[in-house]
Amino acid sequence: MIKPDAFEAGNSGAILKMIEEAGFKIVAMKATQLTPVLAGKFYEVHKERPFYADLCKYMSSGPIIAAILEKDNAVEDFRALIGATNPANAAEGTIRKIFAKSIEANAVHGSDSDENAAIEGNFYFSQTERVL
Ligand SMILES: Nc1ncnc2c1ncn2[C@@H]1O[C@H](COP(=O)(O)OP(=O)(O)OP(=O)(O)O)[C@@H](O)[C@H]1O
Repeated sequence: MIKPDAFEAGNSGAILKMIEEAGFKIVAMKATQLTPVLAGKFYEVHKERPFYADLCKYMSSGPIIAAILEKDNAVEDFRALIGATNPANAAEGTIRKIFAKSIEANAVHGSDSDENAAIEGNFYFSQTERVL
C-alpha cells in the first residue's frame, strides 16, 4: 500500500518504479480512499496501541494505492525494500528512508507474512479484480 502522505506528495510513480525495479510483479493495483471505519478494520491488530486513533485518521485522510505484488520470497524482500517502520532507523536507499515523513506517515505498508498478504489482498480486491 502506498499511504496518503506519499500519494499526496506525488511520489507514487517513483515508489512503484522502485518496486518494479526490485523485481516485484504488480498483479493487481488500484487507487482508493479508506473510510475511518475501514482504516480501523485494516489496522485492527493495533487497536490497543496508543497511536491507533491517529493512525486510522491519517490512513483515511486521502487517497492510497493498494497493490498485490508477486515475487519469490516477496514478504521478506519487500520489507527489506521499504525499510524500518521509523524512517529515522531505515537503511539508506530504502523507500521509507527516501520518502517517509515520520513514523506514522511512513509512505508505504507491506504485509508481514504470506497469510496476512492473502488477508490484506482480499481486503482490497475481489476475485474478479485480481489478475492471478
Ligand atoms: N509509535 C508509533 N506512532 C505512530 N504511528 C505508528 C507508531 N508505530 C507504528 N505506527 C504506524 O502504524 C503502522 C503499523 O505499525 P507496525 O508496527 O505494524 O509497522 P510496520 O509493520 O512497519 O508497518 P506496516 O504494517 O504499515 O507495514 C506503521 O506503519 C505506522 O504508520
